[in-house]
Amino acid sequence: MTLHSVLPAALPAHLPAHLPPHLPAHQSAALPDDLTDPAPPHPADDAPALPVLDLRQADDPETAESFRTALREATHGHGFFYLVGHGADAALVDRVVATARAFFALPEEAKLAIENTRSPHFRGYTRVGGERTQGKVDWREQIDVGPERPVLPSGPTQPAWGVLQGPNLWPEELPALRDVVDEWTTLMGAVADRLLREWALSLGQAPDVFDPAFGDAPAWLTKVVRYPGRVEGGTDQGVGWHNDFGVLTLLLVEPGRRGLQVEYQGEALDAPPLDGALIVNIGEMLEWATDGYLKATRHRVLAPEPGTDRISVPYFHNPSLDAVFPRLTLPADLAARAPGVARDADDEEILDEYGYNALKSRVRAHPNVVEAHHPHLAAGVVRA
Ligand SMILES: O=C(O)CCC(=O)C(=O)O
Ligand SMILES: [Fe+2]
Repeated sequence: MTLHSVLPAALPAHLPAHLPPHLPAHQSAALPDDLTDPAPPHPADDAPALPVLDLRQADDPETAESFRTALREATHGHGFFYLVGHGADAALVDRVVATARAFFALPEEAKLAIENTRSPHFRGYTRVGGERTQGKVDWREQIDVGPERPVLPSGPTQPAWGVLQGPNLWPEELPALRDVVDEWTTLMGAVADRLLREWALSLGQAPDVFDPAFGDAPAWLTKVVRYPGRVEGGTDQGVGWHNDFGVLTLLLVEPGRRGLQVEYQGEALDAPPLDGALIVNIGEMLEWATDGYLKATRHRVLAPEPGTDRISVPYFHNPSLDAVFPRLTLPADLAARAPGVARDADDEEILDEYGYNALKSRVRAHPNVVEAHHPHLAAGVVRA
């Protein structure tokens, strides 16, 4: 069992009216006999470029099997999809976005009082310009929140990833932020657990095959992010091309705010927010588990137009820091379509022990925290 075991019973009342009651045929296609990948769908001009899945179909015995096939194919093909029917209602989404905006509107001193340079655990506020992807500055500010567990002892016999565990930093001026992030995180954890069971079944595994990797100490991460508008002559990198380093990501994007792009067959596909939908993508641990059958797809966010901004809240569903993620034995027809594990977006190896995989990404992204607290990691993370 993981910490998140209960899905909310209520279904959202705010689903977009234009979504079809059933998945389009291409999303529930059975595996072709000759084991080659099906031709990618050619969406109509106004159709989303990524598949749209409805989690309620997993509850209905009539549609559960086709839901699982669609889930597996979406994340073998694109590695990204839209998810509706997830149970987060519109009022909660509005509250998350409004509270995020209230946080970023606090005076600079209030935000800097919880700057991540005050946390050896990579928690707290990152100012604009404080983060890097592929060595270049990202044009975004954010607060990073993770599970609150006791600080681990450090020392030569302790694994280096122990530094990721510790308390969060919350703004005193806005207690509502903690409440809404907690509520959102609990809900997203339950949705992610549910999806992982469906993935496991779709890959010919027992539904609980991933549970031991999460145990009773999953190292989830919730980020509340604001991308300010571009400035004249400035970067257009909201966040640069990267893979997510965990298991899977559930992303809430403020309605109407574009900018996310997803790499697909060598091109950058736009992935604008879809009303009522979360954007889901898999992380490097699922690519590892499936020998590349499921893909941790590269993505980036372009900085918004000058004078505008964009809020997003990615929830990263991650196993416990000491988990060595399982390498699944896939059914032969799927194994035949598994190309092997790629290198990450910085051309480094993906590591199977989750804590090291997470630490290497955190160290690359937050050189200011490394300089302040972990100078010995500046040359890179060495696995014990
Ligand atoms: O803000 C977004 O839309 C995506 C952010 C993202 O990819 C990340 O933080 O890993
Ligand atoms: Fe990401």
